Amino acid sequence: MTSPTSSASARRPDRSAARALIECRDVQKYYADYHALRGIDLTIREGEFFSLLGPSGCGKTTLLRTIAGFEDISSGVVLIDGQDMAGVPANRRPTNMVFQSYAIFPHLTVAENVGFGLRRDPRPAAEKAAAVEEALGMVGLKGYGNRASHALSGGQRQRVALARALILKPKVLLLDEPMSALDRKMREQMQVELIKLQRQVGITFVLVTHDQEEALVMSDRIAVMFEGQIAQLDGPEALYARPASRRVANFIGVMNFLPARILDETENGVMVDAPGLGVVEIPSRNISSADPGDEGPSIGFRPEAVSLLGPNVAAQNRVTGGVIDEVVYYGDMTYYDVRLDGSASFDGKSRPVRIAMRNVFGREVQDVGTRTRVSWSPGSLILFR
Ligand SMILES: Nc1ncnc2c1ncn2[C@@H]1O[C@H](COP(=O)(O)OP(=O)(O)OP(=O)(O)O)[C@@H](O)[C@H]1O
Repeated sequence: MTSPTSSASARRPDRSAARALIECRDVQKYYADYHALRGIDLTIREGEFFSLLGPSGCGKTTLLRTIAGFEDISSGVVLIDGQDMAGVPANRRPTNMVFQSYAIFPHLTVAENVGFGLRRDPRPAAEKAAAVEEALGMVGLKGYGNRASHALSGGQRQRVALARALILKPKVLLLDEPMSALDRKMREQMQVELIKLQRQVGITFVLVTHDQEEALVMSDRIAVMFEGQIAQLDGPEALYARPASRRVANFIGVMNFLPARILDETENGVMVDAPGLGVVEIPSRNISSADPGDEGPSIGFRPEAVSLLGPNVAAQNRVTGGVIDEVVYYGDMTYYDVRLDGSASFDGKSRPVRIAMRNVFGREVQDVGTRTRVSWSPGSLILFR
């Protein structure tokens, strides 16, 4: 398992100056008295691969459907390409949606499915057939036009659904969990293909997913949603490295948390005391907010931000001793739960921390009960206060 954000930034074009294509301003949505969207403010830029990420029921599909025009909003404004969408029906919006369930017609051929949206297009049949072939080429189904749709695999069906949406050349493609019915291998393959396709066609993609890895892999920016609100809107690296709250940190990957005592404000940040780590200065950029209900401030760090140090390796960073409590071997990685020395210093409760180590040839996996050294850098710690 690689860190899902590794080296992804280099591939991502900078769209911070691109113009706003979708703008939601204080969007509220009630289903009877259920408050499904609670003041959504966001801007999606032209050409962006944007994801709405959150647990089941957080309102991400509702938000996507309000952009598509399948759902009216209770108050607020949705603008697409500068135009207020109030009262504009779905079929008059410059958007097209690809659904989780593919929704292709089994009794039509692949080409008939893809060309379905062109049925009222006045162009001559030969031109429309060429457009169908072009759309099939985009999704890797060149030459599949005459196949029967019912005989396609799940991945192929999803490609047909994509081609059918793309042939209408929408400004925005809305994707509602389009890969959730595929198996893991197929899903990973489709993710890579979708990224390539999006770059090729340059259309703005808005993806709904509850899968944090999928969002990190694919998106330029991600809005993390909880209970009808956006908790954080950022690029994948920023979301992973500097989650705005403990809740976001817990939703995106694994994070260790230790209780912390704030000792002092300094010029560059805050001095804190954390069990097992001792006194450490947290730089201002690594300070996030606690969630309501958190029991006081805490220090968080990712399992790969700390490492086990071999006995003969000189330390570059700060070093703490500890004892290995649990070992989980994954082939490419090993997870160690380590009880840091002094980890029970606050309240007598010992809290093992999880450390992820890449397995390299020639380095043995350590046993439970082994004393070890743990290397960490203050720059990798986040204070939630
Ligand atoms: N038509 C509806 N009538 C009443 N309540 C609805 C309706 N559609 C959605 N809801 C409720 O609104 C909330 C948000 O639903 P939504 O489908 O947007 O969530 P989601 O984040 O997309 O979740 P999931 O991943 O499970 O689809 C849920 O509590 C859901 O039960």
